[in-house]
Amino acid sequence: MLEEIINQIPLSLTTQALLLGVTVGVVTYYIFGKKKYKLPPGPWAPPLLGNIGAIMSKTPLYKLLLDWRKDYGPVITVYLGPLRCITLNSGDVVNEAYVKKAAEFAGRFQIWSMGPFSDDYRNIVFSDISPAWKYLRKIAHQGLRQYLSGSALEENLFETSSKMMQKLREENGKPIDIHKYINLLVFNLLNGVCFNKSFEIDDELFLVLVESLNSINDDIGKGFLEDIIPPLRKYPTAKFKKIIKKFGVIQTFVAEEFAKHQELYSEGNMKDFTDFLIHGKKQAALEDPEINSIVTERHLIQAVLDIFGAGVDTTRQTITWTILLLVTHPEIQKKVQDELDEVFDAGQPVTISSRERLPYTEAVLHESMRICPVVPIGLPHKTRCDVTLGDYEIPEGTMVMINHFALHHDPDVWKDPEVFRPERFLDGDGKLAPKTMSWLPFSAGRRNCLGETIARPEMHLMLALLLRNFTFRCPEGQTINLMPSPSLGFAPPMNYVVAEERTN
Ligand code: HEM
Repeated sequence: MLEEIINQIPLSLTTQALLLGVTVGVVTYYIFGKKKYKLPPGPWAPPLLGNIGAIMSKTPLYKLLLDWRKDYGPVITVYLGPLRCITLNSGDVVNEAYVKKAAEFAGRFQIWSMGPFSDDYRNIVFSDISPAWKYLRKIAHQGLRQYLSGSALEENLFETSSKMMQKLREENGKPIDIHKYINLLVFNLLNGVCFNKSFEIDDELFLVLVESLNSINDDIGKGFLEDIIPPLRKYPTAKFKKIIKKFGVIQTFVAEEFAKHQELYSEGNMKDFTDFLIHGKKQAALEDPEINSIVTERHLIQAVLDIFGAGVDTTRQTITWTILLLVTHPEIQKKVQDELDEVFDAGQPVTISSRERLPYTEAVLHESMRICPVVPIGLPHKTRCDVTLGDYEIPEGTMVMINHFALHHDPDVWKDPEVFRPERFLDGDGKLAPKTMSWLPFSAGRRNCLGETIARPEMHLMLALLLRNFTFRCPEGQTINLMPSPSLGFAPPMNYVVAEERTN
């Protein structure tokens, strides 16, 4: 039949033979040669456009997926334009993929738009598995432990929080924009860790940096058309250009601080995380020529930017959500304060070593992160080889993402998932119950959050400090809005609250 059709076309015999050969070859490849995968199911997606219509609808993707789970099960394939993405929507499937098959699922899918934000993927967050990533992750972890845990965390936080609390006291019970104060606290804490310095609340540079971070995170959260329509990369959208400009402000700030640190570096007087990275590079120059040649100063600057990019927004949004949830649940706020008052004597400062004696305070943070996961959909992983997941087959190079929101709102695991109930994290003795895979705000496996072991005590101490000194309530005649800002993220909306000083 194919031969007959080709014979109708007036071509030379050689061309006809060639055409016949190529056509038969292509058809044979598609029928027998191209490997067929048993992919996870998902909603119908037209070629190229994929599920972009549904994704751009009013309902956020993390909620759509939770709904689609009823039809397709916990592993769902969606198409972000032409990009195939496997989403994981239950603790069990995340456990199989990211924990049991950690090596296979640990790649980072490098989204095009993230290249300019990471000096071509030279950072930790967007780098694929590589010797430079491995080194940066190790040294950044050591540096964070040195400057943001134990007594270093306490010292740093007491210094930054005293500024912030003084400002709160000056407001004297007036309604305040709570975001502004939490920003000051978290930004200054990480600024102290990275550069051993802190800002005043009305410092011009601080305001510009916070405004830039806000607008970058908001727009990155909404995604970029350039990622799904490749021709746009040559002629980027105004939104993309605007964000690159904002990012330039933060990059310049970090690069200038880094240069100052290099100039003033002294081995006997290492003051912060940046000194620690510079020291590591000097050690590598002496002891490990291979790492020294792979890891450049550009990588180190990106590692510092990672701390601001991955550490500031996540922490400040989690603390803000927790305060808002406590304002709307004053009886739970009172229980936290009672626990704090029982553990600490009058006038005694809160300490990180008392964390284990404050299980209810910890449970409140867990419940806040469960109900309001500030990373509702995780960063994209990439399969490093063909791999199975349950009965499904996933090709090498496929994008894979956790839907943290679906895990945290799984009705099979959590009774009344929409209800704020910290007790669900406590056992019969009032102690913190063992962790479940359905509570996973920091992800799991080889790419889990580098800052988890730092962020959890950090946020615990911040919350304890705030609630020991203040009671937060809703301003008279107003209500608290708990609808997350509309983006792919889960940012707390703008709210005013009153901070009343406690006497203890
Ligand atoms: C509430 C606080 C935080 C939450 C909920 C959070 C959540 C996450 C999540 C979901 C990921 C993606 C993991 C994956 O790809 O599977 C991640 C990655 C990461 N986080 Fe966090 N994070 C928090 C705080 C921090 C802090 C304070 C730091 C540093 C100071 C930090 C540094 C990082 C880095 C560097 C990565 C990339 C790890 C890699 O790709 O190897 N995070 N985080």
